[in-house]
Amino acid sequence: MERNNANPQDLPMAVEVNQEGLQSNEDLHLVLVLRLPSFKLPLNDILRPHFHLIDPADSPEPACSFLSNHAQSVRALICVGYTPVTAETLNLLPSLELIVASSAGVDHIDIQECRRRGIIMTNASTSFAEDAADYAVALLIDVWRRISAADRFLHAGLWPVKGDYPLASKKQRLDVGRVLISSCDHDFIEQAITMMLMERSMKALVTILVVWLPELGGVDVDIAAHENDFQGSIEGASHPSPHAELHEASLSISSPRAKDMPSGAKTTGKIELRLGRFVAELNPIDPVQTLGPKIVPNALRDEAGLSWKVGCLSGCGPGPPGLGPNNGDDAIIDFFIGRIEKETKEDSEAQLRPNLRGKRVGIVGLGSIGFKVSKRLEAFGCSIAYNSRMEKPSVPFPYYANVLDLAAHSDALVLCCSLTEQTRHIINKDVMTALGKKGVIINVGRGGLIDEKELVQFLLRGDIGGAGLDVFENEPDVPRELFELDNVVLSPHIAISTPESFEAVHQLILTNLKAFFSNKPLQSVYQIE
Ligand SMILES: O=CC(=O)O
Repeated sequence: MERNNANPQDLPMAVEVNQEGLQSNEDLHLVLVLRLPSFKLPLNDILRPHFHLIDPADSPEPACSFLSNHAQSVRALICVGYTPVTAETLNLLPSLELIVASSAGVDHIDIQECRRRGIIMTNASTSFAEDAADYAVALLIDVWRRISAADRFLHAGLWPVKGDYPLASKKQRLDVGRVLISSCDHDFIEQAITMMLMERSMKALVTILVVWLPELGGVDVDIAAHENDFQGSIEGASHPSPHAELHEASLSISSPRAKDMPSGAKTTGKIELRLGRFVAELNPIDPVQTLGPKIVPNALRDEAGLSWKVGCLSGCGPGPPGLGPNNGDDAIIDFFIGRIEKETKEDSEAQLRPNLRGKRVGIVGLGSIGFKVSKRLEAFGCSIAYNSRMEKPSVPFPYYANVLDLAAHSDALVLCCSLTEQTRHIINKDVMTALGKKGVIINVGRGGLIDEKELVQFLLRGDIGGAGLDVFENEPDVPRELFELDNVVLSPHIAISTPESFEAVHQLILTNLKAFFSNKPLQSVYQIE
């Protein structure tokens, strides 16, 4: 390919001023720098002696008009960090032949448009692999051993006040939300539970919502605590309670009326209750007449991300005449206390964190980063398996052709693959379910690899064991619900941010640009599929 120097008359005046004593701009090849204003790397100092850099972010002119006015002859572009390169931008660059990406992932660049235009692309390739692998392992150890949570405990000055961390962490106060589907005497139940908790020296904040299904076709809401927080009106309630005018409940329930419902049938409705800033989502419930107390695992969460444990009891209490068993309030209290004791015990056991030896780690994407992760974790005594587009014959670890099977055979998944149309939301509800309640997810790839909304729900419900996340779907926005969870370690996309990684990628960019303008082979060409 013939590669001409830029036409001097196309060069913008004084966008990047060359250092004194160096060649004048007109003798240097023109290179466009595309970067978000927040990305300021020392890259320019390294490149400026060799190229005439133009950078719209340094110009008062709007980017589009800058590109139309000054970049028509640009043949090479450096894409800094995750700056989007869209088809619209490429349209403004008719002479473009090369994009040099400073990142390893290139999902922010319209790859198909590049292919259509015959534009070559290079990326950071292996420059970041060591640092990204170190960071993935660090996140995994942190989630498993709760290092950041322990650090927060000390930073908050809690050790001398509350005693040793494992016995005095926040989890010692169990926040319990309970939803009763019943006509039982909730005041009595709340008092009884509180007394029994005190007897057992358990600190628990018990909130009881009572949802009474007087005749199963109607839904009534009453409440035993925080009544003043509960405002609005009940939609769809056929039997408003005495406090109905204080309540806000968004109820949608598609259960047939009791008289039309065959015995043993299940309602399919989904109920969402809003209590002040708390939201309870209830799974479909069983009708009163079919069951004794039954827990439906659920989550009640507040805006600050505090996770509540909610049980949904159905079919307890005397119930309306003629309907269902009369289990009595004692049964309910026993049931509650049993659950609370169990959860408290589980929580304090959860303070003793597992080590890494013998754990099964599934690596999603066994490229340069994934492979380095595997080597590091082998040294910790973990057993490794992997999923990637194709099995790698030279690799000794078990290969799983799909992530669901890998998850079912792993204690943790470490995501190291790139984000493509094929890998978007590769970690979905089914994969998280297969990974299980103790399973951990580490992501140093891209946020879009995980269905983030689902992940948040799984974490809030305790349906997976934890997560270590360096990347998010909508950076820099991170779901607030995650902030309070001790089993989640959050990091602002910095796994690769070390001086060593940056130096390596700067040298790679310099080498590639020099090679391009002297018709030599490029390094780290990204294969567009
Ligand atoms: O996330 C880092 C990269 O893709 O370079």
